[in-house]
Amino acid sequence: MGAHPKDKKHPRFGHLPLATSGPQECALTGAALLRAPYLNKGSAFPPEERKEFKLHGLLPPNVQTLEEQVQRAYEQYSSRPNDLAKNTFMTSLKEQNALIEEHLKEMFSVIYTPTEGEAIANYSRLFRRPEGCFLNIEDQDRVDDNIAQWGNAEDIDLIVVSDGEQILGIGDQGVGAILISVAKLAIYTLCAGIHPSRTLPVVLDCGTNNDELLKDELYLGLRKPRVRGEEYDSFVDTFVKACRKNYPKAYIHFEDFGLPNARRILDKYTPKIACFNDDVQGTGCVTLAAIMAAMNVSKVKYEDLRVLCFGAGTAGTGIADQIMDAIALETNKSKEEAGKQIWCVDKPGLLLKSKKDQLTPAQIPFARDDAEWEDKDHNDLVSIIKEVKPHALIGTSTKPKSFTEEAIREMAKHVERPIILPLSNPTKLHEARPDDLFKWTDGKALIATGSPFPPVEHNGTKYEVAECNNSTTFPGIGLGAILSRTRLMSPPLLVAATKALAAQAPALKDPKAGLLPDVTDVREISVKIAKAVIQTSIKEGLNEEKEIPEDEEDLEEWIREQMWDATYRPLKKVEHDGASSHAKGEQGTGSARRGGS
Ligand SMILES: NC(=O)C1=CN([C@@H]2O[C@H](COP(=O)(O)OP(=O)(O)OC[C@H]3O[C@@H](n4cnc5c(N)ncnc54)[C@H](O)[C@@H]3O)[C@@H](O)[C@H]2O)C=CC1
Ligand SMILES: CC(=O)C(=O)O
Ligand SMILES: [Mg+2]
Repeated sequence: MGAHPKDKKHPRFGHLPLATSGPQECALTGAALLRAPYLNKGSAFPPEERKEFKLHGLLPPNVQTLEEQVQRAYEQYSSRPNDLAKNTFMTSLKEQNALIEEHLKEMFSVIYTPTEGEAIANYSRLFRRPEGCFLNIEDQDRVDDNIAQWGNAEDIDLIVVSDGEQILGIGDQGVGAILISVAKLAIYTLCAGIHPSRTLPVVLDCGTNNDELLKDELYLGLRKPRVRGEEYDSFVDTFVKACRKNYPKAYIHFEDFGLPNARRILDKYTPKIACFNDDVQGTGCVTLAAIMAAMNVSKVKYEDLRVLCFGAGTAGTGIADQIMDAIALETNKSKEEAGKQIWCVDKPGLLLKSKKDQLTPAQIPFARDDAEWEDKDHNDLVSIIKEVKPHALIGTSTKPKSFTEEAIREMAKHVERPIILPLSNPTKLHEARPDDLFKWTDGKALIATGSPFPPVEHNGTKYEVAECNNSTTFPGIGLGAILSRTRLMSPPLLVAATKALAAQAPALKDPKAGLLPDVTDVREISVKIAKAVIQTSIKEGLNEEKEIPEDEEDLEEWIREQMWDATYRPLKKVEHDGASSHAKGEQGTGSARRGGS
């Protein structure tokens, strides 16, 4: 593909597979070029390119810079009356990478959680044109062809796929899930410089159990209940096989699958291919990193740490697993022993061994002996807190306001610096609000939240509230996976990523600062995470890319050189190379918010 010069020689590193500076090959002209999101510069086409690519008459005469385009776009963005309108504006605008990079902090919540949730819930009503690859369970025989049309074998590095069953905290959204794949890929590009034209967002439409969607005459997805069982498994398998066959180097990111499937699919494919489940592993890594930073402030040691996970679904058990692994690693305890330092609560209350047949496989390691809880109330959160005296309380329950004043005050009675992480998205589902948590703990709580919150003032002191969202980890992990071409995403790579993130916590230097780095620093954080992933992939013998520098500084430079930036490159005319026959040559993948307007 023209967007990606292969075998580029770099003066220092020689072969740099993914570097993207220098002229960009272009086989399109005229209106077709203006429709190609990765090549279109809109009003920024310089006079010589307007001539060479037959654009005269198709653009107003004044040539603008990217900066001027961004300024215009920002004015238009700012004039939209609310966040959902702003979100919709962004999806219809193709220079948004440069725009968002300049206003990242302000726009993050508009292009991601919470507003993206609203956009997904209204997908079929807001729909204007398709972005990404739509696969449906009734057309399994077409999956391979549908996947194949996005490029040649070398063209795709990263595929984000969702089946839409558990979108953020808003449940089953059917075909609208395409937008979570699109949004996660936009974040890969913004936060880790993954080349937008080398990514593919996918939705696996298996029907929906969302009655409102089924009744909506404008709903765009398959209008039938979710298909489960063998047919579902075969659909997922057909998809994975088509990805492997057509893009053998691509890394697959699973997003927002439902509880019955998320962990099962991850466990099935982890030993075979380079894949990742963001809700299980991304959330686990970022939450463990936040806890590590908080332990540094509160001086709690791994051997003493007690953690209570409220909501033991996909994210909750993913987090519990990461914490269990970290305790085992740091204390030389067995996993089983380490697991005893974690208590999981779900709808029926504390997970107990006697309820084993009602538990998911991921919950079983955390089920407690019933004997420990005889004569004690194991259904009510306050009573459980009273018994367990947790240092850390994590919310992934989707139950808003479930961390009540009574529960938090009870927690603060037993530990000096309660670590409290209400992670349920979107914002309205958070288990508690940071201002309340500070009030109820007299400013002692160490807090991070799933969606962004402004700083909180308490007794004249301003506290930063860190965002504990997998968006801080998955981009760097993906960048490391892609650059090393790791064959597998094995647990040591995730441990390394978590430590790299925890080492960047602002709270290590200033206890009033956030437990995790701010989104505005995430590109450099991604470099550190990617470096740790690459080094560990090499150590584990998993790297298929062999020409990787050993020296730490060189390695960081090697990573940075291969991160994509939202700048315009000169176009070089080539004869038709077949690129425009790919689906994304015409439509874009939706994450390639770069071309001009
Ligand atoms: N901050 C972050 O990075 C992330 C946040 N999340 C958020 O975590 C939440 C859960 O997501 P998933 O784990 O994917 O969903 P899930 O459906 O797999 O898990 C939710 C769990 O909470 C339980 N639950 C529901 N009501 C409860 C109650 N009243 N008391 C106790 N448990 C209750 C459910 O039975 C289920 O086991 C969502 O709001 C999601 O947005 C998920 C992934 C990442
Ligand atoms: C952040 C995320 O992945 C979720 O809420 O599902
Ligand atoms: Mg998710």
